[in-house]
Amino acid sequence: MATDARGLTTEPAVRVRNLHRSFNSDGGVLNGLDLDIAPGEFVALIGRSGTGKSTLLRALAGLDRDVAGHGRIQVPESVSVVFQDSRLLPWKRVLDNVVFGLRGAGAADRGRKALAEVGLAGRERAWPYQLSGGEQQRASLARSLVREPQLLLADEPFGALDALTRIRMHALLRRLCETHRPAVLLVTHDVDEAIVLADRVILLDAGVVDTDVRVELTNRSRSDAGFAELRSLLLDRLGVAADA
Ligand SMILES: Nc1ncnc2c1ncn2[C@@H]1O[C@H](COP(=O)(O)OP(=O)(O)OP(=O)(O)O)[C@@H](O)[C@H]1O
Repeated sequence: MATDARGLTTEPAVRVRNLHRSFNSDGGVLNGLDLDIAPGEFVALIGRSGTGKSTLLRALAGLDRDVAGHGRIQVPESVSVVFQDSRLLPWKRVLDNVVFGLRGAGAADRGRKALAEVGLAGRERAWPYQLSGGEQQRASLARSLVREPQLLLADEPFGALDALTRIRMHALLRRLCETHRPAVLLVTHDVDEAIVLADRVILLDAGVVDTDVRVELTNRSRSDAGFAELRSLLLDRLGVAADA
Protein backbone atom coordinates (compact mmCIF):
# COMPACT_ATOMS: atom_id res chain seq x y z
CA MET A 1 0.00 0.00 0.00
CA ALA A 2 1.34 3.44 -0.93
CA THR A 3 1.94 6.01 1.81
CA ASP A 4 1.92 9.79 1.66
CA ALA A 5 4.61 12.18 2.97
CA ARG A 6 3.30 11.73 6.52
CA GLY A 7 3.44 7.96 6.23
CA LEU A 8 -0.35 7.62 6.02
CA THR A 9 -1.72 5.02 3.67
CA THR A 10 -3.27 6.32 0.46
CA GLU A 11 -5.43 4.56 -2.10
CA PRO A 12 -3.48 4.15 -5.33
CA ALA A 13 -4.84 5.96 -8.39
CA VAL A 14 -4.19 2.84 -10.45
CA ARG A 15 -4.32 -0.70 -9.18
CA VAL A 16 -3.79 -3.64 -11.50
CA ARG A 17 -3.88 -7.18 -10.22
CA ASN A 18 -3.11 -10.41 -11.99
CA LEU A 19 -3.75 -8.99 -15.47
CA HIS A 20 -3.58 -11.46 -18.33
CA ARG A 21 -3.89 -10.74 -22.04
CA SER A 22 -3.12 -12.92 -25.00
CA PHE A 23 -3.96 -12.52 -28.66
CA ASN A 24 -3.46 -16.09 -29.81
CA SER A 25 -2.73 -19.53 -28.45
CA ASP A 26 1.07 -19.01 -28.61
CA GLY A 27 1.16 -17.52 -25.13
CA GLY A 28 0.32 -14.44 -23.17
CA VAL A 29 1.48 -10.88 -23.72
CA LEU A 30 0.54 -9.92 -20.17
CA ASN A 31 0.97 -12.76 -17.71
CA GLY A 32 -0.45 -11.89 -14.31
CA LEU A 33 0.78 -8.31 -14.16
CA ASP A 34 0.49 -6.32 -10.91
CA LEU A 35 0.97 -2.57 -10.74
CA ASP A 36 0.08 0.31 -8.40
CA ILE A 37 0.46 3.99 -9.24
CA ALA A 38 -0.06 6.52 -6.45
CA PRO A 39 -2.07 9.70 -6.98
CA GLY A 40 0.20 12.31 -8.59
CA GLU A 41 2.96 9.78 -9.24
CA PHE A 42 4.76 9.83 -12.62
CA VAL A 43 5.67 6.32 -13.78
CA ALA A 44 7.59 5.60 -16.98
CA LEU A 45 7.12 2.20 -18.61
CA ILE A 46 9.93 0.80 -20.73
CA GLY A 47 10.56 -2.60 -22.26
CA ARG A 48 11.74 -4.23 -25.43
CA SER A 49 9.60 -3.94 -28.54
CA GLY A 50 6.56 -6.19 -28.40
CA THR A 51 6.62 -6.76 -24.63
CA GLY A 52 3.09 -5.45 -24.15
CA LYS A 53 3.55 -1.80 -23.15
CA SER A 54 0.82 -0.50 -25.45
CA THR A 55 -1.34 -3.48 -24.57
CA LEU A 56 -1.18 -2.49 -20.90
CA LEU A 57 -1.84 1.16 -21.67
CA ARG A 58 -4.83 0.32 -23.85
CA ALA A 59 -6.23 -1.89 -21.11
CA LEU A 60 -5.92 0.96 -18.58
CA ALA A 61 -7.48 3.40 -21.06
CA GLY A 62 -10.50 1.12 -21.45
CA LEU A 63 -9.69 0.65 -25.14
CA ASP A 64 -9.39 -3.13 -24.92
CA ARG A 65 -12.77 -4.65 -24.19
CA ASP A 66 -11.46 -8.20 -24.37
CA VAL A 67 -9.21 -7.68 -21.38
CA ALA A 68 -12.24 -7.62 -19.05
CA GLY A 69 -12.36 -10.67 -16.85
CA HIS A 70 -8.64 -11.41 -17.21
CA GLY A 71 -7.55 -9.62 -14.05
CA ARG A 72 -8.56 -6.63 -12.01
CA ILE A 73 -8.04 -3.06 -13.18
CA GLN A 74 -8.93 -0.07 -11.05
CA VAL A 75 -8.46 3.38 -12.58
CA PRO A 76 -9.86 6.79 -11.63
CA GLU A 77 -13.01 8.17 -13.23
CA SER A 78 -11.21 10.75 -15.32
CA VAL A 79 -8.53 9.38 -17.62
CA SER A 80 -6.88 11.16 -20.57
CA VAL A 81 -4.74 9.53 -23.23
CA VAL A 82 -2.02 11.08 -25.40
CA PHE A 83 -0.64 9.16 -28.38
CA GLN A 84 2.39 9.54 -30.64
CA ASP A 85 0.27 11.40 -33.18
CA SER A 86 -1.81 14.25 -31.84
CA ARG A 87 -5.13 12.91 -33.14
CA LEU A 88 -6.47 16.44 -33.52
CA LEU A 89 -9.60 16.61 -35.64
CA PRO A 90 -8.46 18.27 -38.89
CA TRP A 91 -11.82 19.95 -39.50
CA LYS A 92 -11.82 21.73 -36.13
CA ARG A 93 -9.77 24.74 -35.11
CA VAL A 94 -7.22 24.27 -32.34
CA LEU A 95 -9.37 25.68 -29.53
CA ASP A 96 -12.39 23.66 -30.68
CA ASN A 97 -10.23 20.54 -30.61
CA VAL A 98 -9.08 21.30 -27.08
CA VAL A 99 -12.58 21.80 -25.69
CA PHE A 100 -14.28 19.19 -27.86
CA GLY A 101 -16.91 17.39 -25.80
CA LEU A 102 -16.56 19.72 -22.81
CA ARG A 103 -19.75 21.21 -21.50
CA GLY A 104 -20.39 24.34 -19.49
CA ALA A 105 -20.16 28.06 -19.98
CA GLY A 106 -16.50 28.30 -19.03
CA ALA A 107 -15.25 25.65 -21.46
CA ALA A 108 -13.78 28.05 -24.03
CA ASP A 109 -11.99 30.04 -21.31
CA ARG A 110 -10.57 26.87 -19.83
CA GLY A 111 -9.42 25.84 -23.29
CA ARG A 112 -7.69 29.19 -23.85
CA LYS A 113 -5.99 28.91 -20.48
CA ALA A 114 -4.80 25.37 -21.29
CA LEU A 115 -3.46 26.53 -24.65
CA ALA A 116 -1.59 29.36 -22.94
CA GLU A 117 -0.14 26.86 -20.47
CA VAL A 118 1.35 24.81 -23.30
CA GLY A 119 2.70 27.90 -25.07
CA LEU A 120 0.02 28.16 -27.77
CA ALA A 121 -1.65 31.44 -26.79
CA GLY A 122 -2.72 33.20 -29.99
CA ARG A 123 -3.08 29.95 -31.98
CA GLU A 124 -6.65 29.24 -30.87
CA ARG A 125 -8.14 29.81 -34.32
CA ALA A 126 -5.42 27.98 -36.26
CA TRP A 127 -6.21 24.73 -38.05
CA PRO A 128 -4.23 21.66 -36.94
CA TYR A 129 -2.35 21.48 -40.28
CA GLN A 130 -0.99 24.97 -39.60
CA LEU A 131 0.83 23.72 -36.47
CA SER A 132 4.22 22.00 -36.39
CA GLY A 133 4.44 18.46 -35.04
CA GLY A 134 5.60 19.75 -31.65
CA GLU A 135 2.81 22.32 -31.55
CA GLN A 136 0.26 19.65 -32.38
CA GLN A 137 1.50 17.59 -29.46
CA ARG A 138 1.26 20.68 -27.25
CA ALA A 139 -2.37 21.08 -28.34
CA SER A 140 -2.94 17.40 -27.62
CA LEU A 141 -1.55 17.89 -24.10
CA ALA A 142 -3.80 20.93 -23.62
CA ARG A 143 -6.80 18.85 -24.72
CA SER A 144 -5.91 16.24 -22.10
CA LEU A 145 -5.14 18.60 -19.24
CA VAL A 146 -8.17 20.85 -19.71
CA ARG A 147 -10.14 17.84 -18.47
CA GLU A 148 -8.06 17.79 -15.27
CA PRO A 149 -7.60 14.00 -15.47
CA GLN A 150 -6.65 12.04 -12.38
CA LEU A 151 -4.74 9.72 -14.70
CA LEU A 152 -2.78 10.67 -17.81
CA LEU A 153 -1.78 7.80 -20.08
CA ALA A 154 0.84 8.65 -22.71
CA ASP A 155 2.00 6.22 -25.40
CA GLU A 156 5.30 7.43 -26.91
CA PRO A 157 3.95 11.00 -27.05
CA PHE A 158 7.27 12.46 -28.22
CA GLY A 159 8.36 9.55 -30.42
CA ALA A 160 7.87 11.43 -33.70
CA LEU A 161 9.52 14.69 -32.62
CA ASP A 162 13.07 15.90 -33.27
CA ALA A 163 15.58 15.81 -30.42
CA LEU A 164 15.42 19.50 -29.55
CA THR A 165 11.62 19.61 -29.54
CA ARG A 166 11.59 16.51 -27.36
CA ILE A 167 13.76 18.20 -24.75
CA ARG A 168 11.42 21.21 -24.73
CA MET A 169 8.41 18.90 -24.44
CA HIS A 170 10.01 17.08 -21.50
CA ALA A 171 10.31 20.33 -19.59
CA LEU A 172 6.74 21.24 -20.49
CA LEU A 173 5.26 17.89 -19.49
CA ARG A 174 7.12 17.88 -16.19
CA ARG A 175 5.91 21.41 -15.42
CA LEU A 176 2.32 20.59 -16.35
CA CYS A 177 2.38 17.47 -14.20
CA GLU A 178 3.75 19.39 -11.24
CA THR A 179 0.90 21.90 -11.62
CA HIS A 180 -1.98 19.50 -12.30
CA ARG A 181 -0.69 16.45 -10.40
CA PRO A 182 -2.32 13.64 -12.39
CA ALA A 183 -0.98 10.14 -11.93
CA VAL A 184 0.97 9.44 -15.14
CA LEU A 185 1.90 6.30 -17.02
CA LEU A 186 4.28 7.17 -19.86
CA VAL A 187 5.29 4.48 -22.36
CA THR A 188 8.65 5.28 -23.89
CA HIS A 189 11.52 3.59 -25.73
CA ASP A 190 13.87 6.25 -24.49
CA VAL A 191 15.57 5.33 -21.22
CA ASP A 192 16.93 8.87 -20.78
CA GLU A 193 13.44 10.30 -21.22
CA ALA A 194 12.12 7.87 -18.62
CA ILE A 195 14.76 8.85 -16.06
CA VAL A 196 14.48 12.60 -16.66
CA LEU A 197 10.69 12.63 -16.36
CA ALA A 198 9.54 9.92 -14.01
CA ASP A 199 9.40 9.40 -10.26
CA ARG A 200 9.59 5.66 -10.94
CA VAL A 201 10.65 3.57 -13.93
CA ILE A 202 9.18 0.13 -14.49
CA LEU A 203 10.36 -2.39 -17.04
CA LEU A 204 8.04 -4.92 -18.58
CA ASP A 205 9.38 -8.35 -19.44
CA ALA A 206 7.63 -11.68 -20.01
CA GLY A 207 4.30 -10.00 -19.33
CA VAL A 208 5.01 -8.76 -15.81
CA VAL A 209 6.76 -5.81 -14.15
CA ASP A 210 10.30 -7.16 -14.07
CA THR A 211 12.13 -4.11 -12.72
CA ASP A 212 10.72 -1.29 -10.60
CA VAL A 213 13.10 1.52 -9.61
CA ARG A 214 12.50 4.83 -7.92
CA VAL A 215 14.25 7.80 -9.55
CA GLU A 216 15.98 9.87 -6.94
CA LEU A 217 17.90 12.60 -8.72
CA THR A 218 18.48 16.04 -7.29
CA ASN A 219 18.26 18.03 -10.52
CA ARG A 220 16.52 15.63 -12.98
CA SER A 221 19.15 15.92 -15.65
CA ARG A 222 21.80 13.87 -17.39
CA SER A 223 24.44 15.74 -15.38
CA ASP A 224 23.08 14.37 -12.12
CA ALA A 225 25.49 11.98 -10.40
CA GLY A 226 22.88 9.20 -10.18
CA PHE A 227 21.79 9.43 -13.82
CA ALA A 228 24.51 7.30 -15.42
CA GLU A 229 24.16 4.55 -12.83
CA LEU A 230 20.40 4.30 -13.27
CA ARG A 231 20.75 4.48 -17.05
CA SER A 232 23.22 1.62 -17.16
CA LEU A 233 21.09 -0.49 -14.80
CA LEU A 234 18.03 -0.06 -17.04
CA LEU A 235 19.94 -0.60 -20.29
CA ASP A 236 21.46 -3.72 -18.79
CA ARG A 237 17.97 -5.03 -17.96
CA LEU A 238 16.92 -4.25 -21.53
CA GLY A 239 19.91 -6.24 -22.76
CA VAL A 240 21.62 -3.21 -24.31
CA ALA A 241 25.23 -2.17 -23.64
CA ALA A 242 25.33 1.23 -21.87
CA ASP A 243 27.64 2.74 -24.49
CA ALA A 244 25.47 1.57 -27.41
N1 LIG B 1 -4.89 -6.39 -31.49
C1 LIG B 1 -3.89 -7.26 -31.56
N2 LIG B 1 -4.02 -8.41 -32.21
C2 LIG B 1 -3.03 -9.33 -32.25
N3 LIG B 1 -1.84 -9.17 -31.65
C3 LIG B 1 -1.65 -8.02 -30.97
C4 LIG B 1 -2.65 -7.01 -30.90
N4 LIG B 1 -2.15 -5.98 -30.14
C5 LIG B 1 -0.90 -6.33 -29.79
N5 LIG B 1 -0.61 -7.57 -30.28
C6 LIG B 1 0.65 -8.29 -30.08
O1 LIG B 1 0.97 -8.22 -28.71
C7 LIG B 1 2.38 -8.04 -28.51
C8 LIG B 1 2.62 -6.79 -27.69
O2 LIG B 1 2.24 -5.65 -28.45
P1 LIG B 1 2.37 -4.20 -27.85
O3 LIG B 1 1.97 -3.25 -28.93
O4 LIG B 1 1.66 -4.11 -26.55
O5 LIG B 1 3.94 -4.11 -27.56
P2 LIG B 1 4.84 -2.87 -27.19
O6 LIG B 1 5.67 -3.28 -26.03
O7 LIG B 1 4.00 -1.65 -27.02
O8 LIG B 1 5.73 -2.77 -28.50
P3 LIG B 1 6.50 -1.54 -29.18
O9 LIG B 1 7.54 -1.11 -28.18
O10 LIG B 1 7.11 -2.15 -30.39
O11 LIG B 1 5.49 -0.47 -29.48
C9 LIG B 1 2.98 -7.98 -29.91
O12 LIG B 1 3.49 -9.24 -30.22
C10 LIG B 1 1.80 -7.65 -30.81
O13 LIG B 1 1.96 -8.18 -32.09
